[in-house]
Amino acid sequence: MELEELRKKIDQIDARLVELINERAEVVVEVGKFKRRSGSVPVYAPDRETQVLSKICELNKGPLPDKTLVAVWRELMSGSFFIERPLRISFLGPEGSYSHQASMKKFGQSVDYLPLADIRGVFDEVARGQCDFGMVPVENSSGGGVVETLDAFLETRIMICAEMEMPIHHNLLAKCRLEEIEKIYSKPEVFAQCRNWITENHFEGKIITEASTARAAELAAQSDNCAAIGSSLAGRIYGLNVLYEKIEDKPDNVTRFLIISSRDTPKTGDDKTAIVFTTPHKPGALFDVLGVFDKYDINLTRIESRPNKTRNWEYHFFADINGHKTDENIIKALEKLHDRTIQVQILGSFPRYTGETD
Ligand SMILES: C=C(O[C@@H]1C=C(C(=O)O)C=C[C@H]1O)C(=O)O
Repeated sequence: MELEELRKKIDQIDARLVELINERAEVVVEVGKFKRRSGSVPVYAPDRETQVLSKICELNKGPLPDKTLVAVWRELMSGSFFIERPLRISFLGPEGSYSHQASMKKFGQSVDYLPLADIRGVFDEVARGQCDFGMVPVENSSGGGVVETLDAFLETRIMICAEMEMPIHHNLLAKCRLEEIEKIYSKPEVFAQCRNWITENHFEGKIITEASTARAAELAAQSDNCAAIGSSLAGRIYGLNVLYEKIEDKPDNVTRFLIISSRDTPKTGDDKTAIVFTTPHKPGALFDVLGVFDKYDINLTRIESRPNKTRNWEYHFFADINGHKTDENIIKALEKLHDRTIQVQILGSFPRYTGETD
């Protein structure tokens, strides 16, 4: 077939696609009306999102890869938010941070974004209702837990409604040449993830910690002999050159993010529940708690401790368990935990991230 004819065919299909997409949007308008009437279903429904994306991947027979269709449907869903009610998402800024990248990946182009100066601010704006959702990093595959996020959960009543993972590639960004660098700005977690590269290049004495990688890039852009470690997006936004790409120690460096909100998510059948508990200061206290998970056949995917800031050498334990808080074995286990801990709190149930709908 001649090129002209092939393109005509594409034009005809596009016209049908536009019609179909808007037919879908008309139904979303009705969903929006329903949600406003009921008042109990959130505009962003992570359980339904998982269902929609899984179905799209199941239906896809190619030749397009699943990731292309997922990207298209993520933007369609971003448009759905716009139709139902414009959403506002806060993240650890400034613009160009990894949290910004993660937010765009999750919520797309049709929502409002609010960059904030620290992680605690993201929690506070969601708690005050100024933002519908917040995107916060919670752990990195090599750097471990993000303490600001864990501590903020102890000090606010915010829930987790979804989780996601994003590969993180760090770049050395600067206006100057490598030999001219006198200071390198970045976040403590990022320096930890690039430790080998920093040591090999003798930069240990030159590192300065900042609240975010984007703030680091902003500072490097204001100086003739300072560099930053951050995303290539930050480099583009602040006009810095990429002197070195992918300087992280582990090429499969991944950060897990949480989407926080005033409520969590209904059961999908493949969920996780995050809890935090405080054990009494006595031998075997943690062992007792872990025994409960074992008894009820609950898989613990993560456990991490943070100091209890009022009494020395006492700890809060953050745990992620597989299952939803409405599952019978989890209800029973949590009842038992009440007897064996000083306090236990559910931070939220949400769809388990599998990477299948990325
Ligand atoms: C349309 C809805 O609202 C949002 C948009 C969705 C979509 O466009 O498919 C899916 C889930 C929600 O995040 C819904 O809840 O069904």
